[in-house]
This record gives sequence, structure tokens and C-alpha cells, in this order.
Amino acid sequence: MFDIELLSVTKKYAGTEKAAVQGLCLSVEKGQILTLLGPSGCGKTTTLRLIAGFERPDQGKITLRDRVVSHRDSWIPPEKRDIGMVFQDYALFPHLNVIDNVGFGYRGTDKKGRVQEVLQVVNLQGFEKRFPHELSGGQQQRVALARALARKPVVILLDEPFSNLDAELRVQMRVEVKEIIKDAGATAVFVTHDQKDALAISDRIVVMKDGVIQQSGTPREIYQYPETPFVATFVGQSNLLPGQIGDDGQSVITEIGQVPCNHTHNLARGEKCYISIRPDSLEVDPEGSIVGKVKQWTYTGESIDAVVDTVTQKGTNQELLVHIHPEKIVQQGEILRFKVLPNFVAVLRSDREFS
Ligand SMILES: Nc1ncnc2c1ncn2[C@@H]1O[C@H](COP(=O)(O)OP(=O)(O)OP(=O)(O)O)[C@@H](O)[C@H]1O
Repeated sequence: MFDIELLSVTKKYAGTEKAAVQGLCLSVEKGQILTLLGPSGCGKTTTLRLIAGFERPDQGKITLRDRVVSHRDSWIPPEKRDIGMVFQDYALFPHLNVIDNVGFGYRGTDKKGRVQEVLQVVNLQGFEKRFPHELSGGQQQRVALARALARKPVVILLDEPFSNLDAELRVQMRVEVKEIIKDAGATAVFVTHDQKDALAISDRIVVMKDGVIQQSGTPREIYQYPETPFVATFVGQSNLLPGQIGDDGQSVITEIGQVPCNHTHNLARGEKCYISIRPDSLEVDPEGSIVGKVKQWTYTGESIDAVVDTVTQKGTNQELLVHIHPEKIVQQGEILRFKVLPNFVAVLRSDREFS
């Protein structure tokens, strides 16, 4: 059962040349967290606002749990859509304490009981009398989430909810927010341009670019088997190379040699394609067939992130990003040999956009 369905939704703002979202189709199952991920201007916020009813589509149909909220002549306004919103800046009322912020707009019976219930869900018992300025960023975030959950909405929409948090709290809040949403059994759509947020919190990710969907799938599918060059480089780092499927059907012949891969998207032998090799898929090995010179490297603690210059079979230069085990001592200018591990190698169709 789907709680949210968008069918061929298009929205073009007045005075703009291109549609902000074009022919968007997506669905979210009950209890799932879906993330809209993409760079600035790709149409994520517009999609969220269309679901909330703050914008009206030019074309298409939007359904929220069996109720058509937007289609041709039918239109349900935002306040009647049964939606909870969590904004980037939390939008708490500074003059109201936690109880009053959470209970604001609640119209059901037993408001007091429900507020206590959600404060327990977000783990804020004991903070009832505090005002927003007496709370940390993470606590304010949980108050905003509690307010969104209080009315038991059909869906919760979260617009970049972690962008005002420092790096450490952000990592902690990803786990907490996911747990809270799951415990409440809520269906949620979450907007971010941060791939780590998306991979950590989502059941499914929709990667967008220029108002259209590039790929949708589970975090693992998106990371391990990107389908377009854009997805391969936007979600994680990647080395992209042109090639063609090898005669064994399980490798790709590229300018740096024959690369093994586990998944060829059913492309035929000899068919042209691109290949995405994650930096973790290149391993230092004295027997490896790829020879490269270390151009620069950075120690991150978890790995040594190196840029390596290789010479292709055509005699041209090809830079590769490589994550080397952090215990290895690496020198600039050093010549190393690498082999490719097939697990994070993805084949991309060559007819997909390359940018
Ligand atoms: N009210 C508006 N009027 C005109 N154009 C708009 C309006 N809102 C958004 N746009 C345009 O629509 C496109 C999509 O914008 P949108 O805010 O949905 O992108 P986004 O992916 O959420 O970006 P960001 O991450 O920067 O918030 C952009 O080109 C933007 O300039």
C-alpha cells in the first residue's frame, strides 16, 4: 500500500524557461522513508512543496493514502492534507515552551496526553517547560519532529533537517530521526543534497537532476549499482571510463585493461558502455595489471585518498582515485600496481546522459 503517489507531475514556475520538475513519477510505501537527493536546483524542494500543497502542479496527479489531493480540477489545500512538516530551521515558536510548541495546532481530544506520548517518542521528557533558546540544536530538532508527529499525519515531510547541525550531531541525529520515524510507524519524505544523510536514513532514495529522476532504489542499489554517470559521481566518488562488454560477459574492456564486474545490466557482449570503479575497488597489489604513479595523496585516518596517474593503452593519461589502506606508507611520485575488485564496479549504459 502506498501512502504517497506522484504520477507524471510537472511544475514550471512563472517566468522560468525550464520546468522545476518534469514528469515526475514516484511512490512511497506505508512506513517507508524516501529521500529526494540531488544538487541545488534539481527540484527536491519543489517536489516536497507539491506533496504538501504549497505549490500546484501544472500536470499530473498526487495521491496521499487513497485520497487524490491534486489532479486537474481536484485540489485539497495544505491544511487539509494531513501532513507534518519539519523545516530546515525547525520553525519553533520562540515564545512557547516545549509543550506548547508540540501541541500547537493539535485539534484532537486529550492534547496533554498526546503531547506527553510524542515527547516520550522523541526522548524529551523532563524538557516540557523549556523554551527553544534553552535547548540544543538536536533537541530543537526533536521538538520539531514531535510537533510533526503529534497529529499522527499520513506523511511527514522533512526539508534538509540536519543542515543547521554540526558534523558530529548530524551523524547522531541521522540515527535518532530514523529511529523516531520508524518507532512512530510514519511514512516520510526527506530532502537533502547530502549523500551521507541519504544513505544513512532512507529505505529508498530518488536521485534527481534538472527536475527529472536519474535513478531510484535502495541505498545499496544506488551506491553499488549506479545507473548513470551522474549518480555514480554524485553519490560517492567514482572513476568513470568508457569501454565495451568483454567476451566473457562478466568484464568490461577499457583503456586501462579488462575490468571484472559482477553486474552488466544485461548488456550484450561487445556493447559499448561506461564503467564506474569506486576508489575502494582499486587495491594495491604487486601482481596487479594497472600501473600508476602517485600524483597526490591525503591521509584521512580511514584511508589514504590518492590520485594516481596511469597511462592508457592508447598512450594517453588517465587519473584514477584510489583509497589505499591507511597503514601503507605512500610517497608522492611512487609507482604502484593495482588490481580491480569487482564488488564496487558498475556498468552504465552508454546511451545515458554523461555529465
Ligand atoms: N518560487 C519560484 N519561482 C521561480 N523559480 C523557482 C521558484 N522556486 C524554485 N524555483 C526554481 O526551480 C528550480 C528547482 O528549485 P528547487 O528549490 O525545487 O530545487 P532544490 O533541489 O530544492 O534546490 P536547493 O537544494 O538549492 O533548495 C530551480 O531552478 C529554482 O531556481
